[in-house]
Amino acid sequence: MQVFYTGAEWTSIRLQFQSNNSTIGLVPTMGALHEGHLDLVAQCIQQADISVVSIFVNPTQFNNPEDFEKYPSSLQEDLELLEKAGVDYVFVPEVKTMYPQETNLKFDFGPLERVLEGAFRPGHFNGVGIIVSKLFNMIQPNLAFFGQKDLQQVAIIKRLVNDLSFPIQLEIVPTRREEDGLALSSRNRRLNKSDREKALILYRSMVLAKKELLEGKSWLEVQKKIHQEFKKTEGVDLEYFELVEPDRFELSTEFSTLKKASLCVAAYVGEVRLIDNLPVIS
Ligand SMILES: Nc1ncnc2c1ncn2[C@@H]1O[C@H](COP(=O)(O)OP(=O)(O)OP(=O)(O)O)[C@@H](O)[C@H]1O
Ligand SMILES: CC(C)(CO)[C@@H](O)C(=O)[O-]
Ligand code: BAL
Repeated sequence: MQVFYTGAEWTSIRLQFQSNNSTIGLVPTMGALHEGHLDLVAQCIQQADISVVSIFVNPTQFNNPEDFEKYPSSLQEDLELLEKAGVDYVFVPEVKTMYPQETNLKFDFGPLERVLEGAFRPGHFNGVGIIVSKLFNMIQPNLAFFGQKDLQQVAIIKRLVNDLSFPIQLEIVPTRREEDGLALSSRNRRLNKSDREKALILYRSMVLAKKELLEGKSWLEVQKKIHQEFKKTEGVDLEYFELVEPDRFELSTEFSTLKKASLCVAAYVGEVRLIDNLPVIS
């Protein structure tokens, strides 16, 4: 495994295998790696000839400075995990490499970004759009791997690839969960023992809501019940619990009209903001 730090280094590395039509797979991450990331990595190694993982905590996608400062980091362990997994290359750029000067670039993803993460984290998807475009331009992968855990991000990146005609095939990998259902997330490392227990409410509330929707209860009734459950849980603050059509990301008020539907949730558990989603009909 080779670690590289700049686009220029990658350009010269690529020359070695450019002539034999090898396919390049990219897994963009922000580090503090867990088994969920490793699922993306395993799929990348399986599907592409050359695997590249990027580790970069992208400042432009953080709307909350404290969230950025406290974002977990474990580069040495990450590199050991990636080496063991059989990754070929790891890109670990510095901020000045990705942003040699401050950017004023603005993406507008329209209705896709007006709700949920886009509404609660203003500027977040602009930052994601910028960094993912930069990574795509620098690495020029044939395939790129993203997790379903960030469902709205998946819709945004599909749109980005279409709008900018990136010649890249996107592969979406299902969410890896702990045995009790909690979605793996780098931010889980910031949970203390009691908050780790409380965090289960995200998954459990989606499982309950899915069951009730499939039994024929109305969405508004189900949503109200879940809001009440969250209110009863001290130390957990619900930001949203919504039903969406996962391609268009419009909030739904009526379950029975949907052909595809997912539940999406975001909540603060103590100081840590977590998100999750669950397909109801896929
Ligand atoms: N539990 C998971 N299962 C599958 N993929 C995941 C999981 N968690 C994250 N990913 C995916 O890994 C990629 C990198 O995500 P990122 O580095 O932000 O990790 P993260 O665990 O989502 O961190 P956080 O939730 O704290 O933002 C993204 O495409 C993300 O969707
Ligand atoms: C895609 C990504 C690596 C861009 O910084 C990030 O949003 C993430 O980890 O999901
Ligand atoms: N996985 C999403 C990246 C973020 O929370 O900024």
